[in-house]
Amino acid sequence: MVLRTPDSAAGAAGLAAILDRPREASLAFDFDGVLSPIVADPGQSRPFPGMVAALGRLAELIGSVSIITGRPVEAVLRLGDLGDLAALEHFAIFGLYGMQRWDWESRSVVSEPVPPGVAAARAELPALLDRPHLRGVAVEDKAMSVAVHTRRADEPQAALEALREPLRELAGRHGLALEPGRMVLELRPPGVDKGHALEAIVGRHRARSVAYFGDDLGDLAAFDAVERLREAGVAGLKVCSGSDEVPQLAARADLIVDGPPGVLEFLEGLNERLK
Ligand SMILES: O=P(O)(O)OC[C@H]1O[C@H](O[C@H]2O[C@H](CO)[C@@H](O)[C@H](O)[C@H]2O)[C@H](O)[C@@H](O)[C@@H]1O
Repeated sequence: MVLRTPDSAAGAAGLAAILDRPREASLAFDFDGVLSPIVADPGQSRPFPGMVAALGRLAELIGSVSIITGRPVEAVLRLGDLGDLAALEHFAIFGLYGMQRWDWESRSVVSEPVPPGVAAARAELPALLDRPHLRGVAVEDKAMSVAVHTRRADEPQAALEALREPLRELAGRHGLALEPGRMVLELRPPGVDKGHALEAIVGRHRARSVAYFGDDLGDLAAFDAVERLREAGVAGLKVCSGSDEVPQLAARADLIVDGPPGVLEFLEGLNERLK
């Protein structure tokens, strides 16, 4: 299995540092679009075949392996059938952009309090979405945030655009932020992002190198964090899974791989070099 070289010098230095001292490295992955192929129904997401086993092998070789996701931790554990992985000390899950984390020692989910405003915003959604041109738009209730999905609407992009302003107004009225993603608009508390979660992981493990694998707009904050960490002397690698739907992320990546199959190929190459 060939391990691809990143396109940028900084990315190549990040990968070299991971290979050189794997126990001092932290690797973090987004779930949907990176570990799991994008599907129309979020309830049907499943990791790409072979991905969980590859992550498990990696978690035995690398200082820390984490999933940082916009999903609740429980959803990722269930959809990914990650029970065995979650039992590994070097594996962690940060859910809801860092508002939740899987605590390995107590084998439980630690959550921040449910943000005020979410319940009130959620209650207004049915009336706002009850329009013929929004047929097929679906709400995903994540308890601490609410995601409005347009992928199954008759015209997904048009529905996304039509909803952007009304949802921004709704979020603002309830003290929430509106965060866009792949055919989704999410109402969640301001000030939480994947970058803070990634920096916390690197700090906790005193990592000397880091790699982050993302595919969506919510992953830009994690790419920002990799760049900040580089400035602080931690070697870093930014990998984008797929380049079409979110060109803003692809433009910032050191390496673009071909969706979850490309992520798996990279991980298998890494595992082979590390064993
Ligand atoms: O941070 P992630 O793990 O990537 O989570 C981001 C959002 O992923 C899910 O939505 C996306 O994947 C769905 C299933 O493939 C797809 O139908 C949808 O269009 C995508 O936006 C998830 O449902 C959201 O809750 C996450 O925030």
